[in-house]
Amino acid sequence: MNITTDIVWLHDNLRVADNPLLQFDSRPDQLICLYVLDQRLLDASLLGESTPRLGPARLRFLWQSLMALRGELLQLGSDLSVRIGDPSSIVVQLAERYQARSVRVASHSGFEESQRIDRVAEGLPPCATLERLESGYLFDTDELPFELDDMPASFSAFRQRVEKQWAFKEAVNAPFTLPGWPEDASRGFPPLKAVSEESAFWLPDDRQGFVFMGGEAAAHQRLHHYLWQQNGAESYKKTRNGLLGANFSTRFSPWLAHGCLSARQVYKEVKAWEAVNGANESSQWIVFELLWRDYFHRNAQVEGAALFGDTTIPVPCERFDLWREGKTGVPFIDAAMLELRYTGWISSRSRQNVASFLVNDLEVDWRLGAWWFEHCLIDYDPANNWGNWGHIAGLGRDGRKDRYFNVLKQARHYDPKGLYVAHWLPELGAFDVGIARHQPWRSAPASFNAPCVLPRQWNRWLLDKPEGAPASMAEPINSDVAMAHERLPAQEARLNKSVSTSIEETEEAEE
Ligand SMILES: Cc1cc2nc3c(=O)[nH]c(=O)nc-3n(C[C@H](O)[C@H](O)[C@H](O)COP(=O)(O)OP(=O)(O)OC[C@H]3O[C@@H](n4cnc5c(N)ncnc54)[C@H](O)[C@@H]3O)c2cc1C
Repeated sequence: MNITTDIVWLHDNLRVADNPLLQFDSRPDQLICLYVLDQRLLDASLLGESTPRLGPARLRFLWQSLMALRGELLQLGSDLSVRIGDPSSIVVQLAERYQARSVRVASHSGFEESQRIDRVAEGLPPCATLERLESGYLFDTDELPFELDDMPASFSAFRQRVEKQWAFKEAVNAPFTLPGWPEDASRGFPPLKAVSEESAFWLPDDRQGFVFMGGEAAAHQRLHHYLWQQNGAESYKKTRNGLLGANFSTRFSPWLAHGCLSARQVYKEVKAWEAVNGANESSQWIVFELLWRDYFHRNAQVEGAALFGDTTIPVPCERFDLWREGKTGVPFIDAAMLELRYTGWISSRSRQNVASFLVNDLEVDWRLGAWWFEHCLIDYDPANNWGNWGHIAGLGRDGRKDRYFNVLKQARHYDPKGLYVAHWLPELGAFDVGIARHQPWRSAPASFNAPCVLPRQWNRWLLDKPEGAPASMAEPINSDVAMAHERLPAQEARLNKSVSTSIEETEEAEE
């Protein structure tokens, strides 16, 4: 009798519940669950030797998620094998070795990742077929009311179309059991320390408002805590632009990005919460954000390699280094960049501001910012990261070019007391609470240098006298000092052309 063996090749779907890869119409006799970490993600990147694409924070979260997944799979009678190398070759070799009937994998919206899957399809032995399933989104491709080639360019049009034909499969529970593991197949995985010492010893900064822990159980704990204990679906719309604390937004992103949680599971739980508490603007807004995620993933599929910009290689420059090190002299930017570096996560509000500042004010190639985010973020995923960066850089499919965020105005609006900036830049705690903390070079010019750039759009929002500074810092202000700061000629030209009213109108990203 022939023994059938299937391989489940996992990547960003590290969960047992609502995972179509683990639901079988025709159950094999044996199953191998495999995760392959692409060695290239650990190698030096364009940003330098010590800046691999997969940074220590995300690698740590990934390893936690894999360890948790192994525990879940063992309980279901299966196991997990984690390997490091070239994913396509390893999958093909395993399929040959076990004369697999099928390799099951979730289709991926990332260009590189789907090419990897294509290579497996081409290399499989004749006995094996590749099954590409969809996993993790709200809408599968065949549930969208349009063909991908006709996908609406803007998010608003995308949302209107899917809202008219709102139907997708419900999240399903984990299987009760899984087929057994082939006796001679290797299992388990290398300790994190052997993969990256830096990651094994990486600890998030104590100042972060929330500690992320990888894995499916931790994801569900957060989902339940946010909805049922924090009642987040009652307040999300009002609090989502917050900067400090654990609960101003859902913080589901790292689990969604690694697939410890699916969008449909979030949706199902929001609906359960609404059944008890009633729907409201906030509960609906959480679903609305999940639609942004679906939009960016479909957008990535349509864009392919173009999502990552043109093929020229951007060169890191001094302004980029100031930005990534949190040394631009603009507290609202520097605080966020320190938070990103030391915790692996920043709020949506901060992401939009630091991205706009890099692209529009510092005039640095947006791809460098996207690379840096890729290295730092725990929740990095290609579609959301590169899609959002392109969006802010004015390269989105909707054709809108003018996504400028006036970071000084934003700082005054979203951090009026300067609590966020003083949290990450303690030297600002010397100022009274208030907007002086956002402009230390105006409030205490003798103690703080002017920022590396001073866009004309800020003029309206600059303090014109020392305010809130302790006596030791408050010196008379030479109002020319800050404004005389050198600007790049190209920026000067652009700023001279820009019309202030249009900037005010277009400052906020589409919501
Ligand atoms: C420059 C830039 C880069 C980004 N890079 C990433 C990334 O690599 N990975 C990532 O998951 N998100 C990314 N985002 C989107 C967004 O900032 C994060 O998803 C969100 O801040 C995560 O926090 P949360 O889970 O508390 O989100 P909430 O506000 O609670 O939203 C719930 C969920 O909706 C989805 N969502 C919300 N906003 C967006 C958005 N703009 N685009 C796509 N999905 C969204 C996320 O899955 C999020 O977890 C980026 C945004 C910008 C501006």
